[in-house]
Amino acid sequence: ISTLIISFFKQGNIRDITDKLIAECRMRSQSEYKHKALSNDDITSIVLDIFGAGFDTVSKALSWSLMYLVSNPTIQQKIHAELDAVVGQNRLPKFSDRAQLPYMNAFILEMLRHSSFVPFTIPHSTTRDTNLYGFDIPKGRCVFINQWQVNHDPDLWRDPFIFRPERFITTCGKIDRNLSDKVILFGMGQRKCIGETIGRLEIFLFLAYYSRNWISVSADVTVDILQYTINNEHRRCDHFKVCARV
Ligand code: HEM
Repeated sequence: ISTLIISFFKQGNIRDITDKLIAECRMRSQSEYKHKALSNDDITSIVLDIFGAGFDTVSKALSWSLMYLVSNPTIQQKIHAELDAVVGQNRLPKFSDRAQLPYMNAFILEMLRHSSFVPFTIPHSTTRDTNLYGFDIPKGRCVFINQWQVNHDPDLWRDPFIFRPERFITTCGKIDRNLSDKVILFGMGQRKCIGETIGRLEIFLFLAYYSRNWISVSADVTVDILQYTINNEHRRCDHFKVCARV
């Protein structure tokens, strides 16, 4: 992989994060910051980390989204109606449409909350004795957030096991920021996900493009979130069909 990554690099043609890292390190290795330059092996590890952390999560989010679309035809219709009104059929959706598509945003928030497909954050370790809300935690103790519990806490959410995007929409038709901030799926604090913004953007763009053009259909699918697999994938949908909308 290292050889491939380095051989694809062409000076002056920065196409992605791999090229940018290599270019930056080559520049540094010839400057006074030589000691801070990453080796080719470091670059390979970083790129693999980003691919690993960014690929599986986003593809799982899209897979869960399709599952919720296919199992909730009324919700799917509302997404189509909103897209037709805001984007129409004469152009493709853009990132800047996001603010005008509250129902689509609510659907994504509810998909993240209800599926909670990253149930726990990466385990971390306390660097000193500390106290959290009255609980003593000694130095060196493994700590992580149970995101699934937060996202299904009956004190925070009414009917937490029901999939209802409308819960995030205020009476004025806007996203309820107070409630949407309570959805935890990217971790919290200093080590929270560095790819949250791009991850949310990818999910939005995929769903907007997809839903503008396609309808997902299936016979009799219901999502039972207690039927997770160990990888937090939904159960297999055997009769998934996609039909063009026009
Ligand atoms: C829906 C999509 C995603 C979800 C739900 C998600 C979730 C998470 C979670 C829960 C963590 C652990 C945070 C912690 O330990 O406190 C994490 C870490 C991380 N994520 Fe994401 N992620 C997503 C997309 C991405 C993308 C697209 C990238 C890269 C482009 C990415 C890169 C990373 C990296 C590098 C870390 C480790 C950060 C560190 O240890 O400091 N993630 N992510």
